[in-house]
Amino acid sequence: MGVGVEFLKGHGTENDFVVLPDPDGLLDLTEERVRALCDRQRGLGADGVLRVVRPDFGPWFMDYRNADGSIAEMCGNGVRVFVRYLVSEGLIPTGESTIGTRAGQRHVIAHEDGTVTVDMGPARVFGTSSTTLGAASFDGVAVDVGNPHLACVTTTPVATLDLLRDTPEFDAAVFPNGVNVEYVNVLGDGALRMRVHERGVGETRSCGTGTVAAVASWLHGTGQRTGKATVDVPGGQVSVVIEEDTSTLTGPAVLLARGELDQAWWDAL
Ligand SMILES: N[C@H](CCC[C@H](N)C(=O)O)C(=O)O
Repeated sequence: MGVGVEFLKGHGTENDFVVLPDPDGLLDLTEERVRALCDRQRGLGADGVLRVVRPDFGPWFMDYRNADGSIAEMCGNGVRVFVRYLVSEGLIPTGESTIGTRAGQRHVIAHEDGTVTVDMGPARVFGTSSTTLGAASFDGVAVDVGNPHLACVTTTPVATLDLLRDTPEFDAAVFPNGVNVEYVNVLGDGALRMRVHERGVGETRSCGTGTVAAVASWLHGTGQRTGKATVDVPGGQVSVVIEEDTSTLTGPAVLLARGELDQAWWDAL
């Protein structure tokens, strides 16, 4: 590459990210630079940024940032793109490996077909709560997937929700650090449809941790502790398995471009 800042663009079920290789941790990734990178007019456009860091000890680390510049503990779709990048660079092998996140280390499997399976850790149901969206209200299940979720199973067809006009209201006593809100329809046994309003982003076409929360909420409502489901999101489909002490997410990961940010543009931020 030249003298600019190297980047890649990728997505997991159309939840899209700017990937910033930064093995030695030299990039000063400020909130303003994250917001500029994610801006779909003045920047590259993305739901978030994945900075790729090689710690002194431990596996490659995913420094995830939301489009508003905020930091989140975990990003399920982001991990799949992060793994796809590391495999494409020969930094981890196809097959099984481990990566680091703010929510802890995660075991991953990079499959030959381009999909990635991520051990997402436990999907911990920690209560119930409700949310309003415009004039409508929804009851949901609070789920910790490393980051906070309110997953609302509803008979209201999720396609009818206006997530551009309306922003979900939530109980700050239950979610003091904000929350990702999922709206979930049950299509059949083991088949869900979901839309999501993400903390720090807004509506996205998919949310990996959100699909885990959606399946956990569905199982909670049917009195089951374990199970599996496919989840249709606007950006595609993923598969989720909820076990007693962990959960797994499997889905596609695409790297579509590689380039260089103009150094003067970067320095001016
Ligand atoms: N907005 C989320 C982080 C990104 C999660 C999502 N993109 C995923 O794939 O899990 C939060 O603030 O907790």
